[in-house]
Amino acid sequence: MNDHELYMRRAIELATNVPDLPFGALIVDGDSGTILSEGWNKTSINPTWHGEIDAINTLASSGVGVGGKSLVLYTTAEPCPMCQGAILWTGIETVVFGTSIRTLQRLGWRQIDILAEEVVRRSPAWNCTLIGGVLERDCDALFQKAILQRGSSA
Ligand SMILES: Nc1nc2[nH]cnc2c(=O)[nH]1
Repeated sequence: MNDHELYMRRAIELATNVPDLPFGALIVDGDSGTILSEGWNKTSINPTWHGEIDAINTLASSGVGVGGKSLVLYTTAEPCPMCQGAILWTGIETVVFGTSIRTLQRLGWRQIDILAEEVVRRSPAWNCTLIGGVLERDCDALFQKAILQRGSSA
C-alpha cells in the first residue's frame, strides 16, 4: 500500500462516521506526512458542511497555520465546486480523491455538474494538482451501499 492509499484508508474510516453520506477528508503536511486535520460530512447540521470544508475549518481553527506548508487533502469523493474553491483559497497544493463526480452521478447522487479539474483550470492564480481514482473501488462501494440503503429505507 503506497502513502496515498494509506491516507485514503483513513479518509474511508472517517467516512464511516456518517454511513449514509460517506464523505471523509483529511489534510496532510506533504513534507512530514503528519495528519494536520480530519473531517467528515456534517450537512445534517449545515448544508454547506461538506467533509472537505470540515477538514479545512478544523485546520484553520487549530492554530497550526497553513502558510508555507505543502498541504495535501485526501477525500473519498471528488470535491464539488464549493469545496474545490475552498481548497484553492486555503492554498492546498494537491487533492487526492477516490470516487469521481461522474460516478456519484451515475450512482444517483445529486451533484453540481462542474468537475474539480474545471474549477482548477478556470483558476489560473492557483496551482493545484488533482489525483483521482485512489482506492476507487473501495470508495465507490461506500457510495453505492449508501444510496442503496437510502433507497430501501425511503
Ligand atoms: N466531495 C463531496 N461531495 C459532496 N456532495 C455532497 N456532500 C459532499 C461532501 O461532503 N464532499
